[in-house]
Amino acid sequence: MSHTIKGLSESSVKYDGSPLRVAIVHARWNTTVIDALVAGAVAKLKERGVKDSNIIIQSVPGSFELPLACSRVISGAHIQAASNVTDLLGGLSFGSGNSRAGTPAPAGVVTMPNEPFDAVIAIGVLIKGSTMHFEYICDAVSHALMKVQLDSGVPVIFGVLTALTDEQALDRAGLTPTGHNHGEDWGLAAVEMGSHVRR
Ligand SMILES: O=c1[nH]c(NC[C@H](O)[C@H](O)[C@H](O)CO)c([N+](=O)[O-])c(=O)[nH]1
Repeated sequence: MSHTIKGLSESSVKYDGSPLRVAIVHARWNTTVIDALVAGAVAKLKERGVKDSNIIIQSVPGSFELPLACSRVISGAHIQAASNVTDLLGGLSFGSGNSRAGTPAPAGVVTMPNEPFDAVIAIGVLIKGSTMHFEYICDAVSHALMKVQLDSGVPVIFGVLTALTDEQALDRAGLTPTGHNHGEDWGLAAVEMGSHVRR
């Protein structure tokens, strides 16, 4: 039986997420997988004590939009969001930036305060097609998310699956019998890294 050596080894330190404020920015491509990954990340954030009100979730069309959305979340752009994380799980459009801070939120949506985030989890699912589109997006997004992280000093957890097949994506969202939900690893990474750099 093949014995895998791959996988995340949890830290011996049990980081306390209770003071942390975490944003999850997710794409809306391949949402069967996206939804499982987001749920896995939220479950681990809450397991580590991050409050519902400090988990802000918003969505963008595709993975290519993740870097800009993460940058704007970190820079303090207003996010139009529902009142709690349950409503947010449906994903909400990105709010206006500071330049339009006075824009009234649509009925039933509140604008979240500009409080800083301790970590951002960027979640996307890219699945190889028959063209080179996949390669270009994967390369651009991975480099851009790293740049957002290093430029801002705020941890941006890389939650973008770059799958060659549907099965690989399903497996990494824990949607197959032997799969593991990588969203859980990303939630744990956000609490650990967010704790390290807390203001
Ligand atoms: O998140 C994804 N976006 C995808 N494309 C959209 C892209 O991220 C942008 O939203 C689009 O190019 C507009 O900028 C994907 N594919 O094309 O296959 C994909 O698999 N996953």
